[in-house]
Amino acid sequence: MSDDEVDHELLDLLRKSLGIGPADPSAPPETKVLQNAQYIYDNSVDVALDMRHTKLAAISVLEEMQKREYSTTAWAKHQLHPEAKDESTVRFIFTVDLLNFSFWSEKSDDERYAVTYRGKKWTGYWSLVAAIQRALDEEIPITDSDFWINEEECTDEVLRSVFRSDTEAEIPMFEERVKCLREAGQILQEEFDSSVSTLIDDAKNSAAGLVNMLAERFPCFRDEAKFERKMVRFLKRAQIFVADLWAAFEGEAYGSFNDIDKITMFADYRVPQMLHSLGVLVYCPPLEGKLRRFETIEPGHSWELQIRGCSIWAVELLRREILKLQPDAEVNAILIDFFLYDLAKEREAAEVEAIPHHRTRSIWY
Ligand SMILES: Nc1nc2c(c(CN[C@H]3C=C[C@H](O)[C@@H]3O)cn2[C@@H]2O[C@H](COP(=O)(O)O)[C@@H](O)[C@H]2O)c(=O)[nH]1
Repeated sequence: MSDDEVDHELLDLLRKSLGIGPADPSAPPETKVLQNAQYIYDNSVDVALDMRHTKLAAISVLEEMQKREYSTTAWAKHQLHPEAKDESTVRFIFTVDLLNFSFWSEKSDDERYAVTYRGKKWTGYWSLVAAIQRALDEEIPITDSDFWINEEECTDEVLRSVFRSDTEAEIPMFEERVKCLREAGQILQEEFDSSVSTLIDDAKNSAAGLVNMLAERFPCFRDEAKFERKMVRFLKRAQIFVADLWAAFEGEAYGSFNDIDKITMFADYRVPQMLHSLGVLVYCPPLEGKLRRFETIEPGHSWELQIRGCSIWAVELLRREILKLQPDAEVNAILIDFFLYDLAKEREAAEVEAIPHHRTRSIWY
């Protein structure tokens, strides 16, 4: 059997094990994330959704999104996001979403990992974006994938400097982040001419196709787990990469996808917290107690998977309720998700009371 035949054989086995089914080249690509989320919701006993609060939330979310004229343009308006509509932003987004995970800290706000940039101290997701912007200002080609595999230039010391903190705490999972960069740089060089835009072109304007390609070719994007004996896919960073491209390029050029509405909510640790604040997501008392005691939940634990899967399904139900209120609303799971994340951060900054988000340490989100 030739290498190519072996690859197809392996890919078919992988597809069958993921329940994606044989590759029918004519069928449009599907990620199975939403289907898997519904399976998790249907089989969850520790996390539930409250339909009354979902209907109420639909009214308030729609009203606030319309008031803010919330759209893809909000993405580039964030102070630290790049505004250029060119390949440098494609590389920027890929770099960010390769590393867009696990910023939460057991330390106090003053001691946690932080990056000061443009006169402001950034934490969480924004600390990552600030670190990358700072590196680019310092002429370090941190968004160039060939740099990631150049062991002479891109040493661990250089990367420690890129992600240096304004506090004693270093960025969480530093070693895992270095591994993601090196692995992705290798795969991009071997399979995509060291070019993220080649990777995007290969997906032929399919959002689901691009998500599936990332999951198949890059182990560090393969965000899946076993729930009740079934493999389920969340693909959070693969999906948010596609969504960030779509938003940054406002649905044009590198952000032009013919099936963008197949992208679901991104199963992270911040939006479930917001869904709980809205009364949409409900936790059983033992789980709620664990969260309120700031105890960690192991990756792959049923509680973690129920929180992630039910959150994806909750945003889908929220989306449906919003469209019942206003059938022509320019709203999809991506924009609802982005809005809920930004709202959660605004409420956190305003010290509005909220249940602590769940604490799972992993590279998936
Ligand atoms: N579901 C969802 N998860 C998101 C984001 C973002 C930022 N997206 C920007 C782009 C457009 C939006 O308007 C945002 O401005 C980060 N995260 C995740 O949250 C966690 C970080 O939380 P904290 O430590 O509090 O910053 C971590 O898992 C990270 O991967 C999002 O949008 N949706």
